[in-house]
Amino acid sequence: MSAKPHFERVALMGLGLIGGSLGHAMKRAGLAGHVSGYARSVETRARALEIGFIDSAHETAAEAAKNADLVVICTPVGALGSVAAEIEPVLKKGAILTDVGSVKMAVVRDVGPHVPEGVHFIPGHPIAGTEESGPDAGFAELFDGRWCILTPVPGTEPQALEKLSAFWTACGSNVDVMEPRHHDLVLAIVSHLPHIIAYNIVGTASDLEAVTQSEVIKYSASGFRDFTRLAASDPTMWRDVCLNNKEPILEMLGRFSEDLTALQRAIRWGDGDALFDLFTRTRAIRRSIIDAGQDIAAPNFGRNPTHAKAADEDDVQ
Ligand SMILES: NC(=O)C1=CN([C@@H]2O[C@H](COP(=O)(O)OP(=O)(O)OC[C@H]3O[C@@H](n4cnc5c(N)ncnc54)[C@H](O)[C@@H]3O)[C@@H](O)[C@H]2O)C=CC1
Ligand SMILES: O=C(O)C(=O)Cc1ccc(O)cc1
Repeated sequence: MSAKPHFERVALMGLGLIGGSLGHAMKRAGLAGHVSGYARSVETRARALEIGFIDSAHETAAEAAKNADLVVICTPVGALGSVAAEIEPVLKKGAILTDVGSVKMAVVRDVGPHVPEGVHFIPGHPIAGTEESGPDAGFAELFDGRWCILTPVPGTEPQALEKLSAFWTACGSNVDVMEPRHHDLVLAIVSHLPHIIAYNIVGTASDLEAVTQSEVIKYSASGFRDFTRLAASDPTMWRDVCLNNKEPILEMLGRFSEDLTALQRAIRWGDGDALFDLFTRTRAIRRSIIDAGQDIAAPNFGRNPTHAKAADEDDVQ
């Protein structure tokens, strides 16, 4: 177990659910002397200061990143490269530059070219989140007991990796290290596909002519309701995930639709054994998740207990 790290100055680029939760978690554990924050809209900057998860708010990414020992880019994946380009000239030698994006190969591609000599670039991804967004959505406990995956690039200094790992541990996470390409394949099936399926099923239900919108809402059993939670996730974020993890997502969608065709066939031909076997196999997966202590998708999880409010208007593209 490594010692609790301390950074004199941490810069958060993007002050939404993840940036906000990191700010809260850092304050809870006393990990930073000063937390500076950057967001595009004046409303978001003011709200982050008011809530208190940052100490100073800045109009430009470069101002916020100046003199920082740790810079965490917490914007949608499609904006990571432009933020990195903007802060490149001010990044301090010896600083750690990381991100929280849901896709990692694209981060290596887009941020990598903007990393100055002497800056430690280590992409990261907390596997923790909710369908909420904006500065009011963040909360200190978000990362507690959840995994954070770090995907270091070749040549990463072990001390820098150790320090960032200790940072996430102090924020409540368990840390794993993985190759960026493998990360993208694993996340395509466990996170990206479930969101895409949810967007699709809710879209299908809302298009049904024989069933009105009000009936969909009125009779939504918990199965459908669970899909609507995922399908309420931030559109900008998920557009960027789909555009930036195209190949692994298409690979998993291909497998998914083959399996769906087999399921369709079993229903058509009344193959009860095939249906029973599949449903038994999948039930065992659910039980392993519970046994591994990873079942935190309880109805209340994912809601900031104190600041449940609408999404950040700044996010609409
Ligand atoms: N929401 C979730 O459950 C999780 C999200 N992530 C990743 O974390 C990152 C941030 O997601 P959230 O905090 O949920 O989003 P959010 O929408 O709550 O916050 C995003 C922040 O980035 C800013 N931003 C948006 N576009 C920008 C641009 N073009 N230039 C500069 N700033 C911009 C927004 O103003 C906002 O402050 C994303 O890369 C996402 O893939 C990772 C784990 C979980
Ligand atoms: O809200 C949920 O159930 C999630 O799955 C949250 C989530 C969204 C995106 C990520 O990259 C990681 C976690």
